[in-house]
Amino acid sequence: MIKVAVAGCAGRMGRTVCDAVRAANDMELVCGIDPHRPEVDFPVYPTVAAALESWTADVLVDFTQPSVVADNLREALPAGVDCVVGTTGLSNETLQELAALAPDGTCLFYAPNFTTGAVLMMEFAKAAAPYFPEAEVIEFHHCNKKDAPSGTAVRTAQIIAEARGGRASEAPGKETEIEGAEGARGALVDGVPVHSVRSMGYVASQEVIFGSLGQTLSIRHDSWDRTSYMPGVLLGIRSVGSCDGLVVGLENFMA
Ligand SMILES: NC(=O)C1=CN([C@@H]2O[C@H](COP(=O)(O)OP(=O)(O)OC[C@H]3O[C@@H](n4cnc5c(N)ncnc54)[C@H](OP(=O)(O)O)[C@@H]3O)[C@@H](O)[C@H]2O)C=CC1
Ligand SMILES: O=C(O)C1=N[C@H](C(=O)O)C[C@H](O)C1
Repeated sequence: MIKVAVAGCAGRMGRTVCDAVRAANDMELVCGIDPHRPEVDFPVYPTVAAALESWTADVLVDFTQPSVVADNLREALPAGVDCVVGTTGLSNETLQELAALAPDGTCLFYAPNFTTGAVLMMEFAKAAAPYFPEAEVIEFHHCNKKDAPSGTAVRTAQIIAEARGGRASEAPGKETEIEGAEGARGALVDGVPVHSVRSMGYVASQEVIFGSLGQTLSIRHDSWDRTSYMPGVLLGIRSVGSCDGLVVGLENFMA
């Protein structure tokens, strides 16, 4: 049995992860971590440090907030606990610094998106990028999201920029924004314009639009329910035990 602790267990994702772990016949949910005390029949601690004093966990799953995830990992990784992280907002540099805290044989696995559909959307964007001079990303999320742009949008923009070999977009840019409407052309992430929509009604969606002479190509993914992330989260929990150091992206574990 893989012993799992879930940080952020009272949150939207954390609650769904706890249910998925408990339904998996090769996993045991040992405890949750959250400043809130949800009405659940497993122990919940306010901090990772307090949880690890009381429980031995093989894997810590973190779906918390950009402002707290690094501190949680600073407790778990030096203790040799493999970490499966969905919390977005960490830079590549910070992920590398955190992974360096782990002893040999301990893994820090971060996936900006745990759905197979979003991973494929990024793969398709990578394949298309060299053939189109223009690309823009529009992401749509619920209004309680604490970071913009989304982790998926940042990763998608990085992938497009790498696949283009650093070539800049030919579309008119920030210099065309009229006074008082700065930001109209989006935020530039590695030279790719990214637009963040926040509204009731969405869970998480993203569209990548490529443009070329007389044609556009749109690649869109929609998560309609948080259960869409669970097969990927469980795959991460099952995979980290045999990995070492920093692993970024669910594609590393998809067959
Ligand atoms: N990679 C992926 O596929 C996905 C990633 N995400 C990411 O996961 C993160 C969580 O999203 P979501 O579930 O919607 O957020 P929520 O705000 O619903 O849940 C986060 C929970 O973590 C709690 N929390 C705050 N500080 C700590 C701490 N130090 N230790 C433990 N728990 C803490 C929060 O408490 P409080 O409310 O008091 O702050 C809250 O209960 C976000 O970064 C989001 O972008 C979301 C979906 C999919
Ligand atoms: O906050 C969310 O909800 C999501 N966050 C992740 C991100 O920032 O990309 C993954 C997904 O988009 C849902």
